[in-house]
Amino acid sequence: MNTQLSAENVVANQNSVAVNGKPKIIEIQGLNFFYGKSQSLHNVNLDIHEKQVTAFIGPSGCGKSTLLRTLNRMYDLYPGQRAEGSIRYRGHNILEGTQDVNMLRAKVGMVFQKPTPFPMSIYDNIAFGVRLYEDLSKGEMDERVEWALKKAALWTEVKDKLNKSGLSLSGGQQQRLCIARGVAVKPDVLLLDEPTSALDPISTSKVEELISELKGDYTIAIVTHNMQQAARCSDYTAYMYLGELVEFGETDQIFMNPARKETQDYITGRFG
Ligand SMILES: Nc1ncnc2c1ncn2[C@@H]1O[C@H](COP(=O)(O)OP(=O)(O)OP(=O)(O)O)[C@@H](O)[C@H]1O
Repeated sequence: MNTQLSAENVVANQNSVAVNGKPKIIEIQGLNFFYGKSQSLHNVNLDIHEKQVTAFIGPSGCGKSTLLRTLNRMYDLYPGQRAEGSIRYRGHNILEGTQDVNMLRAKVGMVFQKPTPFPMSIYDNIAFGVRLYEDLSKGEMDERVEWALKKAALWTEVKDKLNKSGLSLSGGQQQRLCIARGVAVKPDVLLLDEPTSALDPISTSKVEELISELKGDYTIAIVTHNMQQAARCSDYTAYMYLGELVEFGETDQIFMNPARKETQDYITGRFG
């Protein structure tokens, strides 16, 4: 990425803070990412604002998921993958070796593209993660499970079958169960990696409504291939290409008045 582009991003970020007054919760600076010797992110600079939805868009292979996976160090689970630079989460650089990654993943939760319920009951799908971090009584756990399922707009559909397997639910319900599971540990940030790409249109719109509701309590970063979804759901949009951040700004500006021709070409379907 050239320096001029980075400087534009910085200006865009500063302006956006002034416009809606939401503080930065994650500050990414000079981020490079490597799969072995192959570099997949190049000098990414970007801020994520608290209790806002930030969407990552761009053609296949541009590095959206890679970037998302750096935010809770999910890549650490795989040998040979490494990040350089700085990702400050609430002021602390999470890329430092001293970072407690389990605690980080409790604070920065992730929901994947394919719904991945655990092979256990609906109730235990929620309770499992909570038990890792908190010692709740049965009554408190019941309340937490109900609370999380309500947050994920799934409670009315499952309240009479909490002991049934999570795998017995439809794809859309399974994805909302995974969102409930993510919410149940009361994270600060939720990372959603193409959360609706395996869902039908009705389930997709339910998950999109849910995203709008959840941002009252959580900061959300979402990777999506669907530009209408980014336009509908997000406050900020980052357009990436070949591992670089091409443009970042408020979603209305990115979609209605992008600063760069590459962004314009992508969002109007002339490219990608
Ligand atoms: N496990 C891996 N090992 C090696 N290279 C990888 C691995 N995962 C991703 N890459 C490479 O990193 C680059 C970015 O991939 P990434 O999955 O982040 O892109 P993406 O924008 O999320 O793509 P898509 O929209 O297709 O999911 C690509 O060139 C990809 O081939």
